[in-house]
Amino acid sequence: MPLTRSPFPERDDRKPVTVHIDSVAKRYGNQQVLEDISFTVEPGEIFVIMGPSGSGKSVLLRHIAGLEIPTAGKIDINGHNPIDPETRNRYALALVFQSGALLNSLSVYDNLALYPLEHALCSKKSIRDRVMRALRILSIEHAAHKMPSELSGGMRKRVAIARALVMEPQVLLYDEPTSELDPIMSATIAEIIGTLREEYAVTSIVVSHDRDLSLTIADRVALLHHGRTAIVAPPDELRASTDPIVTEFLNPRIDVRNPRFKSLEASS
Ligand SMILES: Nc1ncnc2c1ncn2[C@@H]1O[C@H](COP(=O)(O)OP(=O)(O)OP(=O)(O)O)[C@@H](O)[C@H]1O
Repeated sequence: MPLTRSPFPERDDRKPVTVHIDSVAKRYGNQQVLEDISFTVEPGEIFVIMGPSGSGKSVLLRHIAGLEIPTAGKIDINGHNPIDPETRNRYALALVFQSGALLNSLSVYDNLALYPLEHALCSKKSIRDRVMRALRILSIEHAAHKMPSELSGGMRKRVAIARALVMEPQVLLYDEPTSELDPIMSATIAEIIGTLREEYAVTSIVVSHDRDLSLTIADRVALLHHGRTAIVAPPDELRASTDPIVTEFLNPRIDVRNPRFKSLEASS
């Protein structure tokens, strides 16, 4: 995919962003969903949160995005609380939703321009430049005037990432970026995530149960198991681990989307 060197030259002086998760716990009613989660995501890192269905991945991501308050512990982004809208604005923290979350009544272009226009983030010309730049980076300029209903699943994901890029993010949070995509489109999305990190030093946190994708793109992985971190390590360490939780999770015969996390063998 051809790319220009920097889509946001005016942000080249921006500070690297570190995300600290410190002893975070979350309880909904009687259900303890997260327990004692701690790790640090380094600037420019691609950090993947993996785990079986129901292990708490999306809940953790929502906390990092500042959409939820932990029951205990804290999260900070360069020392600032993500709950504070000022933090989210300062680092243009962007969450790429699993569904794409596009407004069906607006064209792709208008979906991308909506937030910066509504919040008068910059001039109309500058917004147009940002939108066109983001579309170009994702190689989807040709779709600018299409409606979301006309897009394939892979295109919707790209539009969702482009919409986040319009905000010139320093932290990008992806919730299942390759769910429901075929292997070729998944590889394209993986390449895009890697390119954004390589070229623009975005700190990326990716929630995924796609083991192949995760181990390919991640600098480090946190494997969640029943709301706790079973391991935080680079992919090679994960593969070499003898911890039964890790080996079972990496076993290709295990269906990690099954909430009961049963092996295919046992359930067939
Ligand atoms: N707002 C909420 N209120 C109550 N319980 C919730 C809420 N959000 C999530 N949960 C529960 O928290 C647990 C973890 O959910 P979460 O969506 O984080 O799992 P996940 O690991 O992302 O799973 P999946 O891979 O299936 O998306 C689940 O049991 C879910 O029902």
